Amino acid sequence: MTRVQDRSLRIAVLGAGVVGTEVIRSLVTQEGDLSARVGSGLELIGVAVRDTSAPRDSVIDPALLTSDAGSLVDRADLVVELMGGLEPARTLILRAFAAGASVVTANKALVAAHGPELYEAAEAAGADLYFEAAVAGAIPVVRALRESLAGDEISRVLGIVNGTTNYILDEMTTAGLAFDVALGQAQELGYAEADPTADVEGHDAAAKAAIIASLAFHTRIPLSAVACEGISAVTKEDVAAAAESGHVIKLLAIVENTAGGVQARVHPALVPTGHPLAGVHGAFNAVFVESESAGELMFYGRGAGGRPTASAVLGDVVAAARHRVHGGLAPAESAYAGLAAAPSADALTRLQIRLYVADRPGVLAQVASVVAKHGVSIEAVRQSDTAQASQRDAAELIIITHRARQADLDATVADLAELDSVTEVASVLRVIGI
Ligand SMILES: NC(=O)C1=CN([C@@H]2O[C@H](COP(=O)(O)OP(=O)(O)OC[C@H]3O[C@@H](n4cnc5c(N)ncnc54)[C@H](O)[C@@H]3O)[C@@H](O)[C@H]2O)C=CC1
Ligand SMILES: N[C@@H](CC=O)C(=O)O
Ligand code: NA
Repeated sequence: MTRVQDRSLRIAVLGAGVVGTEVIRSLVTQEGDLSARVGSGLELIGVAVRDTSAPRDSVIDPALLTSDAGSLVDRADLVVELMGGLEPARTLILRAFAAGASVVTANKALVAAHGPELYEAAEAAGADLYFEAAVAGAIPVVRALRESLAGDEISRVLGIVNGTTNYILDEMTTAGLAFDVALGQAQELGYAEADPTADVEGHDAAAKAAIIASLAFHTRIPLSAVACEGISAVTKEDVAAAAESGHVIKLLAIVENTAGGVQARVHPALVPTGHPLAGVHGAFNAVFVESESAGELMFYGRGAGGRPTASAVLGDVVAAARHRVHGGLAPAESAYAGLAAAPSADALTRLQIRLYVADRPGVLAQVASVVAKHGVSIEAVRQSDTAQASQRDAAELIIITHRARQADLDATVADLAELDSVTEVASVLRVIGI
């Protein structure tokens, strides 16, 4: 790594969207403080954009704009990648390392898909790779897992790590907003990914889960090992049924070190209203860490939005810049444990199964016997007289199971759907306890 002592540190920003603009604002307006914290001048040498003539926030000096990201990278000591997407972000970051620069990125999709390659390139260059903003926005959870908890044994991490979906579910629950309206608002507020499918279908949370699991368990956990279900199937009837039983619906990321290997999954779940995660509103995120010595830790804060995310990016910029000036390196990849990824079929969970059934005697007994056949036991069952049920000339049955293997629960649901008395399996959602 080239140490910089006699001149300002040259910073290149790639991408001037929601996050990039706020990072540039801080670099410009807080230049004095940031330089003092680093112990060196910081010079923003350029901003790579797609279209240099597009209108932009006045904090961005038009003279800094370039559409030639590659040449900009070649001149930098520190590259801040805020374009998103896999390419050209990956190639530009590898080019930065090849030129000896350090890299700060907020790109969870890229880190989850190509983390090992990026770590290797950083190590070969003797440069830093930082990505605090990639997981849970402003919340310093990457640093906590990578550094603060490096001496502990983490057993489980559970959290709300996608601001957009939390915002949508919260608006559906508290304001009765329609899904699409809430999504539109999340986009307006700068929470959503460029393609919001990544948020809604759980892919963004799955990338974060893969990063969290890799850091927590010192093991490479690829994105393909994360079982992923989004919130597009969650209806207002599900929200109402959840409320009736004292729950709210949240999109959760859960990673656990089990006897069978690392379980990593993302799915919507019913959370009891008394659970701390139930009180996480809007685009806020929360991450619970359970570890051997520290016990339970909870991290809470803004998981999305330009300014909060810029805070995490700037923290990484200062850390990487300090290394340039005073020496030192970010932690390298830690994957020595090499744990296996456990099949999602073996995950232990509880389900809420919402069924429309024929309103006649004996149906409940039939349903109960199918559930019992798979070794699953029922914790609670209730009949709900909703308008949807009477429109269908059916009864709505809501079953909550005890904990069972995912595979047995899936088989139970498949068999229930086959019963003559079951007209529709309206929804299947996991349930977590207090
Ligand atoms: N918005 C948020 O709340 C958060 C975003 N992130 C991550 O930060 C990154 C940036 O996100 P946003 O600022 O929200 O996205 P954005 O879509 O607002 O900004 C990205 C910018 O990069 C530009 N860009 C894309 N490809 C380019 C290329 N080849 N050359 C030059 N410019 C290019 C786009 O034109 C756009 O202006 C993404 O990786 C995202 O996942 C992370 C945490 C929170
Ligand atoms: N789209 C993401 C942005 C932050 O990572 C989200 O909604 O959480
Ligand atoms: Na973070």
